[in-house]
Formats: sequence, C-alpha cells, structure tokens
Amino acid sequence: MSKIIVRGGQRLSGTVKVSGAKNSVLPILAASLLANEGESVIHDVPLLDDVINIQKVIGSLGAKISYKSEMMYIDASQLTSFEAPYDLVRKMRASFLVMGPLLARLGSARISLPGGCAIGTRPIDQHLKGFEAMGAEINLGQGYIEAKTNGKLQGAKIYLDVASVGATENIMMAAALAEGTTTIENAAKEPEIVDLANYLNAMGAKVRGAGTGMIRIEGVESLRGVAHTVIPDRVEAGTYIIAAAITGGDVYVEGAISDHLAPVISKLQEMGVEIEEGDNGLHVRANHPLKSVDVKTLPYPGFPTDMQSQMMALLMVSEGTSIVTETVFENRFMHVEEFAKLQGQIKVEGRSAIISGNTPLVGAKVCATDLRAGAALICAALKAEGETEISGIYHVDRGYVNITEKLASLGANIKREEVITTEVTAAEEAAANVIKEITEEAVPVLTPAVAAQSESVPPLAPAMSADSDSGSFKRDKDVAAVLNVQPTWA
Ligand SMILES: CC(=O)N[C@H]1[C@@H](OP(=O)(O)OP(=O)(O)OC[C@H]2O[C@@H](n3ccc(=O)[nH]c3=O)[C@H](O)[C@@H]2O)O[C@H](CO)[C@@H](O)[C@@H]1O
Ligand SMILES: C=C(OP(=O)(O)O)C(=O)O
Repeated sequence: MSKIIVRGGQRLSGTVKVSGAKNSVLPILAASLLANEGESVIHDVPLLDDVINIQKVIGSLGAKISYKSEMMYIDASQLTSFEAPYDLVRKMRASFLVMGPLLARLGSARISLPGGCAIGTRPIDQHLKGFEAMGAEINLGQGYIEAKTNGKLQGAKIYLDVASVGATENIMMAAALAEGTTTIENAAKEPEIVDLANYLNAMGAKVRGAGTGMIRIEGVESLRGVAHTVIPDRVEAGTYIIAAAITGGDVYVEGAISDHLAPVISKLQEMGVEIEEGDNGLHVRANHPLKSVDVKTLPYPGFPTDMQSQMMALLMVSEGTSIVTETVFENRFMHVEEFAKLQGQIKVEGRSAIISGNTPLVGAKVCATDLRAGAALICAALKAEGETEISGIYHVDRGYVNITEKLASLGANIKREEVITTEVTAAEEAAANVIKEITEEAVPVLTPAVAAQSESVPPLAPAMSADSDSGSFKRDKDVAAVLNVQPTWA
C-alpha cells in the first residue's frame, strides 16, 4: 500500500507530457483478441495497474502478450481458453470487454462479473442485450456470465437504452466478426470509441459512424494484427490542467487534444483560466481569484464525469457558490466527505453538490475513495496549507502513470511512501460496502484494503473443452435483477 504526501502552496510551472489513454488502450487490447493472424503492436501504452491487469486477462486466454518501452505486442492467433476468472476481472470494469471479442472469435465466453470504481451500480444489461440480439445465449450464475452462440453471431439492430461506453465498445467488437450488418443506435460518442473503431478498421473491420449516435458495423470473415497508436488521455490531461489552475500556475500540457476536452476547457475559461492551443498541447495559465461556475456531467460531448471531482476541487477555492450535478453515476460524490477533512464547504442534495467557494483549504489525512477522487484530492492538496496525506493510492495507480513524478517535475512538493498496514479506513470500508450492496448476491467481496494487498495467483483458466458446455449454468433471474439495478435517483 502506498500513500502520497503533498505539502501545498507551490505554484506549478513547466511542461507535463500526457500518457496514452487508459480508456482507449483497455478496449483496444481486448479487441486484439479478434485477430486470428498477425501480431498487433500498440504504441503509447501507459503502464497502469489496469493495463497490467488486462494484460494478465489476455495472457490467461492463451494469447501471447508482452510489453516493452510503452509498446504492447499481442499475438492472439492461438487462444486456449474462453474464461476470464474472478481474481483478474474483479479488479477492474474494463476486463468485461473481452466478452465481445471472445464470443465473436470462439463462440463462447465465461467472464466473472466486473469490478471497477465504487461510483455506482454499473449494470451490464446493455452489453448483454446487444449480445442476445446477435443470437448469443446468456446464462448467469456463481458470479459469472456465460455466453454462447450456435455458429456465428448474427448482425442485428441494437438500440442502447443508455449511451454506454462499454456496451458500445463490446458490441462493436462482437459485431466486427458477425455475419451481416449490425447497427448500434444511441451509441456512445466518446473519443475512445473512435480510437477503437480506427483500430478495428485497420485490422480489416468495416465500422462506420463511430463518434456519432449511430454506428454501423458490417461483419467480416477475419481480422489481422496491426500497429496502432493510442490517443492521449483526456482525463489525465484535464487533471493536470486543473492542477495548474488550482495553484495559479503556468503549465504546458503536452499531448492534450482541445477537441476531446472542449467542455472542460469552456468551463475553465468561464472561470477565468487562460487556455491556449499550442503546437502539440495546451498552455494553461491561471491567476486567482477564479469565478465559480455550475457544472453538469453528461455523456460525451458533455462535461465528463471522470473530471467532476477534480473540477470540484478547483471550485472549492474559487469565488462564489457553484453547483455540480452528477448525472452519469449515482454514487460519485464520495470525495465530498474527504474534501470536508481539508475544510472544504460542500453540501450534497440528491444528485447535486453545492460548493461554497473561496475556502482556505488545510492539509489533513484523507483517503482516495475511487480513481478520480484520488486525483482530485491531490489537486486540492496542492492548494491546501500544510501537509496532506492521501491513502488508497492503489485507486490512483489504475489511471495515472507516475503522477507524483510528473507533478514534482512541475515544482509540486509531493512524494510517495510505501506503508505496510492491515488497517481499513472508514472511507475504504464505505467504498467496499457500496460494492457489497451492489453485488452481494452475485460476487464475493473483498475490502479494497485487503484486495490491494492480496496479490493472489490467478487460477489457470480452463482449456477449451466439451465439458465447458456443461449445464451447470442456469439462468438466475435474481442475479439478472441485480445486474439491472436502476440508479436510486432515476
Ligand atoms: C474503462 C472505461 O472506459 N471507463 C469509462 C466508461 O465506463 P463504462 O463503460 O463502465 O460506463 P458506461 O458508459 O457504460 O456507463 C454510463 C451509465 O450507463 C449505465 N449503464 C451502463 C452499462 C449498462 O449495461 N447499463 C447501464 O445502465 C451506467 O450505470 C452509467 O450510469 O465510461 C464512463 C462514463 O463516461 C467513464 O466514467 C469510465 O471512465
Ligand atoms: C471510472 C473510471 O474507470 P473505470 O470505468 O475503469 O472504473 C475512470 O476512469 O474514472
């Protein structure tokens, strides 16, 4: 376990380079499973905990996968298993993205229910609805989802009830090798969807319309491994922009793409932050006081939920009152309690948080309750008076490459310390309880503190064999209901 210690008050200046996007590289690595010939070489791969984890998942399926100097090499010509086991999948949401490729390539997939940040119920009903429309039979039980097809998947017309990023990606990958044409209506439009479509098309797929609400995929016979460079991480870039702004700094965020960050840039400019387009990045300058603004998270091209907590950190020290409304995930305000320990003044009312600005933040011991909450606490700590100690850093390691080194290079007084403890903080317990409430019927639960320490050796995935066809998987309506939980505020 690690903690990050920040002594606030340093104004950031200099250049910081953005790494490849976590949310692009994860589906792209999963899509590599679709190639039955040739090696894929993925460039600008950020070596994050999530990437290491999906590398293990892909390796456990029999593909050859290795990493060197920000490049991932994948040869999926021989797959030996269609099962992604609990020990690997529980750690992150995106591991469920191997379901579509496995189903399309092998006609079978058995995947544990996915983990990820405890920011909401995060059902997967839209993924399953898509697979079923393409002719897959889905069974649920013992915390696993098993999908099977009789022959090839069939192209279908699929309307997503919510514009889910993961469901759009999973269905797009499955449809790439299906027979006939698939349309995804109300598809997610995120830049990571476009990146995945570009990769699939380079592999030989026929995907059109990615980046719009209607994606059309004409199935092809086979796909091959190719080289591809992952887009820069817009959330990492946004986090450094906020870090610069909160310290009244002057920072060049190299690699940041303004189009991908349009709503974040607009809101920051409304607050008085200067953001200028450079040759290959964004130049950020801020002079306090900054003005308050209201923010509402929405699917792309709206304000990203993954930037909500970092924005809230900045609003705490800006002038006036702001309202932040979270519409994507129903439990994404867990950082508010942690901000209160830094003396932030925030009141939560349903889906909105009301932030009283101009608060002098004071350092304290806090805990990252999820990935972006951890990043937001680091931003707040950069402005707080005195020392802030942030635990729960394993969340941050899922999404940020070398965050302490990058911020230190901009002049931040920040360091990382390894700690050996079995203590579970109240915040970690709360985060674990959320996962528990959501999944107690479906998957066993480990508290994050225990989970982070127990690097258990994953069991060997079963080789493909006839007995995988056993009737031990019965559709369990109760579990299905759990998977389809509606947000409490909907
Ligand atoms: C690895 C990755 O790319 N993660 C991103 C992805 O997560 P992820 O793909 O999990 O997020 P989704 O877009 O699927 O979720 C959006 C909303 O749809 C709901 N939903 C989703 C699927 C489903 O089958 N049924 C359903 O109801 C979710 O509960 C949520 O309320 O998009 C989120 C929203 O931009 C980001 O915060 C995550 O960083
Ligand atoms: C919520 C996030 O990630 P995931 O979907 O992998 O949990 C995130 O990147 O902020």
